[in-house]
Amino acid sequence: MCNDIFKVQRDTGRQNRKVLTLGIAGVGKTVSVSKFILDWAEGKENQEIIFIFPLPFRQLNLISGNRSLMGLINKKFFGSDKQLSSLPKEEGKVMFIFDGLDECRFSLSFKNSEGFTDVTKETTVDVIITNLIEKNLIPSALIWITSRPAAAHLIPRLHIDQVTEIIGFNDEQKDKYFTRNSKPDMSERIISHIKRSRSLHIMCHIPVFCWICLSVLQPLMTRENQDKTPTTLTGMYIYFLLSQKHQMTDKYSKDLPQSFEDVVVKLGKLAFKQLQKGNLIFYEKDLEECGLDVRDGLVFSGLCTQMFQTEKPVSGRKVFSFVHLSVQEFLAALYVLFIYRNKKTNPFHLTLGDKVKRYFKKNSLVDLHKTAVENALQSKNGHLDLLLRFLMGLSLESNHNDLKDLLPSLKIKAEDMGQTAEYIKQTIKNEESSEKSINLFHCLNELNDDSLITEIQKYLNSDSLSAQDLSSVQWSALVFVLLMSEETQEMFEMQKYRRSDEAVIQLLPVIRNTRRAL
Ligand SMILES: Nc1ncnc2c1ncn2[C@@H]1O[C@H](COP(=O)(O)OP(=O)(O)OP(=O)(O)O)[C@@H](O)[C@H]1O
Repeated sequence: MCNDIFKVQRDTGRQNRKVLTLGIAGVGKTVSVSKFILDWAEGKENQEIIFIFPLPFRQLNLISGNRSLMGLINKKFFGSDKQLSSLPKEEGKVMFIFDGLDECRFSLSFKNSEGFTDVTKETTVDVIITNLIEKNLIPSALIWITSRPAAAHLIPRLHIDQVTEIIGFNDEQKDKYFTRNSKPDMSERIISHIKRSRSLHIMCHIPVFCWICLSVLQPLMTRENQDKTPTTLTGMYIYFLLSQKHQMTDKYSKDLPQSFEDVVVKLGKLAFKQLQKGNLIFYEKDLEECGLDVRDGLVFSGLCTQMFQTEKPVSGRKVFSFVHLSVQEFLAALYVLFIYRNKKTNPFHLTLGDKVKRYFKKNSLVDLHKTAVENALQSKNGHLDLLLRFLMGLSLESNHNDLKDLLPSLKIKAEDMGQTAEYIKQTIKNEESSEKSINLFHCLNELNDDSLITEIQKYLNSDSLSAQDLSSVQWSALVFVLLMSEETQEMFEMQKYRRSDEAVIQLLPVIRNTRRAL
């Protein structure tokens, strides 16, 4: 429970002062922060705290020029008639919550931090934040930072008392989500549909993905013919976009300022360009560069939401982001395919280094896939992994009809995916990182190529796994199979598979992903 992370621990008598909470995109970090504040404000929890100041990085990014800590607090939280002149000095009475470290667009320099201690003296925002975290400014304050894992390294561990992680919904909570948010007979149908597709069911531990499933499946389940109900990740996102298209056409039936396809391609360009730079939030100028007019209602109807509500603005600058990172990744993949098909260009070539470019001079689909794989493997934090999976799914012939509904002018051509699948298998053989290999297995899954998986499953079914010497590809396949297994998610008994030090190392991703490891 997030409500307990700053309480005195009964067994040790210790109390955390600075906590870093990690969690992947959409898993519920911001919701947890809001719930913590709500419970406190309603007098239910953590009543020893007198002030909680939520300062999301998304808003801190917008502050330019110098401020004092008191000036910042007064401007953001108090009216001009009621200014705070000082803060309580006793331990644990003041709390700062910095949500979304991964969105921080200024540098946090802990090494050069100069020991800034004056709460009324003006300085830059990064100096205020680093000195709060280092406890030079208000040493008695509680500090809670949330972040996606990729940005966790921005704060040295010596400044953190405890690291916690939000792991999302368990199976019961997934069911509860659908039961709460739809009518009883509908929720049962949705739940049983999702359970039939393992990868969808696993993805549903991310609350925001449950929301996408609900918005796609609810209307589809009311139709008589449910043959076309999506069962793959890519299928779910195609239908998510199609449902946006239908809503838009209903809303702007007569005077559609531009076609849905136009908007999707422009949003795709924005998604792709910014994803490559690792940006998840954008400003007006970023949108304009891709030909998007910020006053155009089309842009905001679901896909790209205006995130920064200016109730009490720190600055009036508008900030935009996709409703979820996975939507950005899907649109980016759609853009890559569209540009390749219609403009005969490989969008990755624009950013690839010359060395890699030389290898991929031809302009065939398999070359597009190869460059996408190369790019994804080169990324340290895996920011192109999902794009790659979507690109594989979108290239499949079985998705062509739905894609035509989405982008009518997209040039479609049936092509053999065998070469791509072979290339991916070869790449898995040489890949050292287990995360990257697992993603490549997901790509094979999207391509409906399960040869490596079938091979490892044969060993598992015949109980001869412990007698085999596994190659690196087979280890990766085993990890993938175990990660996709529902049973393993709840409890993982390693000795069932292997008892060795090597197994502990190889199977670490599975151990990390289970609720109980024996
Ligand atoms: N416990 C929950 N119950 C129901 N829905 C939830 C829950 N947690 C999250 N959600 C849904 O998921 C969405 C994303 O959650 P949230 O913004 O908290 O994620 P996040 O971890 O902060 O993601 P990001 O890293 O992308 O900012 C919410 O808007 C909400 O719709």
